[in-house]
Amino acid sequence: MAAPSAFPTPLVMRLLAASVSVSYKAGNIIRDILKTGDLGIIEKGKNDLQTEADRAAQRCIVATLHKQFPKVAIFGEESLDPTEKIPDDYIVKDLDPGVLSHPCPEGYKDVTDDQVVIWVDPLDGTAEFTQGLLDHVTVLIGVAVNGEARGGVIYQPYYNYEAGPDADLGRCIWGLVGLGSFGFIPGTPPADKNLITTTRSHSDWIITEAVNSCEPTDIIRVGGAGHKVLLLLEGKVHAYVFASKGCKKWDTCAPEAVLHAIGGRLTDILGNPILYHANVQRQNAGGVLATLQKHQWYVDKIPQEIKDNFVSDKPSEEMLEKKRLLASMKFQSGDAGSSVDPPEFSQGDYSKASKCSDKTKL
Ligand SMILES: Nc1ncnc2c1ncn2[C@@H]1O[C@H](COP(=O)(O)O)[C@@H](OP(=O)(O)O)[C@H]1O
Ligand SMILES: [Mg+2]
Ligand SMILES: [Mg+2]
Ligand SMILES: [Mg+2]
Repeated sequence: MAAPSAFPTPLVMRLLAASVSVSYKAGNIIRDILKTGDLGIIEKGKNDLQTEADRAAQRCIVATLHKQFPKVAIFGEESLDPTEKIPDDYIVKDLDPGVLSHPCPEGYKDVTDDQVVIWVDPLDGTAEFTQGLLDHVTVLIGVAVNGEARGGVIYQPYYNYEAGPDADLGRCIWGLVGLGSFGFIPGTPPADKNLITTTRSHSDWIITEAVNSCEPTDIIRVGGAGHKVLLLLEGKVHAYVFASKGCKKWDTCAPEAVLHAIGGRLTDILGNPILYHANVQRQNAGGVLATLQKHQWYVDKIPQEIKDNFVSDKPSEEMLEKKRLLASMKFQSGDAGSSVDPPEFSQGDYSKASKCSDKTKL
């Protein structure tokens, strides 16, 4: 037996390794349920469906991560009965060796349980799943550190499904800001076009107005926040524009981290960061805007009359305290030019941030 390492694997790397491993299992569960032909569809609200695949995949992911990381806060999209018996084989014990083969970036080595929140979307693109648009479906597991999206897993259970009945299905994409993103081939979108992706099943006139104001040459309407960010990662679109409060933290945490890890950005449509601390509002009430390049150009293109309908996330007291502390250190050192804002304040201006109101039930 190998001697135990003097340097235990940091929490963030173990969390990502466990998330990658459990995403494969969640993908198997989703495929098995579709094969039964009985999706057990429930209507949670207007244009908002849940299937047995959403429920079962969440049970598997949340039970696994809770078992391995009992002190870490985990929020899943679906409201489920916490006393329900979870099948033993839903608890995945593996830590993906591919993730563990990477060195942990310096900034994450001392991260503790209380600094982390996991956001789980067990099946993103449910509407499209029920309509047979299977490649729109992803499993999303996001790792937020100090309120920022840092690590993410996007598992696409039906990747390759058009290759025929014997095709090997599924792929796992994961990333960590500061380390990089893995599991796909990055692409660059055509320079002579402006391809914009947005919702296909939750559209309204404001969403369409916002897209049109960004001067698209083509509009690609597909399902799932995860799937739309995959289009960005692979260079199939230039921007994902969603001027709606419909997406939640579990829709954007993992995709944001994977995109950010290769230099892209995902913010609200005001250009302010989306926050992921435990008591943040669940809704992305500022909408969603994601790009690989020219982020500010898209922010500027969206008219103020549209922006006025949206509100950015409010930072937590801890974030504000950290900012105050840094500001006072800057003042005491007398060197106004050398201090760098902490990462959670690096992407936007919080002076316009709205009051936090959490009306969304978990
Ligand atoms: N108006 C709305 N009401 C409820 N959910 C919405 C919504 N708009 C977007 N969403 C959710 O945001 C995700 C991406 O939406 P879209 O595919 O329309 O771009 C989907 O996640 P889920 O499929 O996990 O529920 C979808 O349900
Ligand atoms: Mg979703
Ligand atoms: Mg979902
Ligand atoms: Mg849903």
